Amino acid sequence: MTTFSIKGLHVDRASIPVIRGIDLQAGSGEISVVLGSNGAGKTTMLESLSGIIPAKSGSIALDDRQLLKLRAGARAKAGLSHVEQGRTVFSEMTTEENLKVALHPDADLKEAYDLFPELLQRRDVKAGMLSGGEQQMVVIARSIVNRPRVIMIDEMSSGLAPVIVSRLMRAVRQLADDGMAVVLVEQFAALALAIGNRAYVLRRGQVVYDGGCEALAKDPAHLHKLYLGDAAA
Ligand SMILES: Nc1ncnc2c1ncn2[C@@H]1O[C@H](COP(=O)(O)OP(=O)(O)OP(=O)(O)O)[C@@H](O)[C@H]1O
Repeated sequence: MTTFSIKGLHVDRASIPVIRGIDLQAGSGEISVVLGSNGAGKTTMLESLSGIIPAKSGSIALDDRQLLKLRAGARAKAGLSHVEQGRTVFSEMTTEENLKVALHPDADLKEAYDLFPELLQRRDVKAGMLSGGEQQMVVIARSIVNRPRVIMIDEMSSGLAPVIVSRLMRAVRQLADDGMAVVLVEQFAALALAIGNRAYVLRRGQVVYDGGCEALAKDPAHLHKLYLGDAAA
């Protein structure tokens, strides 16, 4: 069992406070869905958790281990994986070469292909020739080859057709069911809430909702108000 636990996280960008005291948790087998309007701070939060940008203060713990002071590489070694926005594949390399880029010598690709069997048929195709959905599959599959304990996924659905988004959501659910702790930043709120366990809504760098996904999914008016904040009052 893994518990990824964030407490009192503060992050500045260009000396401006962007994340202002966030608490968040994800455990093995759980998807913690993070929602919020543009600029709420979702990407900044993930980047500070994986160590791409520094956090100003707070606690980032993987079980009993404190990660705050570790560099990005050490956090990855400790079991954190971050699927960044933008679906970055190596276009001139095949699907399989893309999957092997980060592979440890003792790891194999079985889990990657089990998660997305559709990639098996595309293994020798250059990644630049794949569809947007297939490229997203490659990026997610590449992030699990070294068996992370926590996977953080940023806006995987951006620009994809709803049928592909549903397919990706099923795969993310499978990762959690296989024991990973998942932090899922999403714009497609309804689809994410349908597969998630805990939900967090961020507004201006703070958590304005922390509760079950099911309750929020059943109350779209509440969700709307949480997004808009004072403007909806
Ligand atoms: N490199 C940067 N330098 C300075 N400020 C930044 C930088 N990146 C983001 N910001 C600011 O930080 C705030 C949060 O941005 P962030 O991208 O984390 O939000 P988000 O919730 O992920 O939004 P979106 O859904 O649009 O991606 C915004 O006000 C943004 O302008």
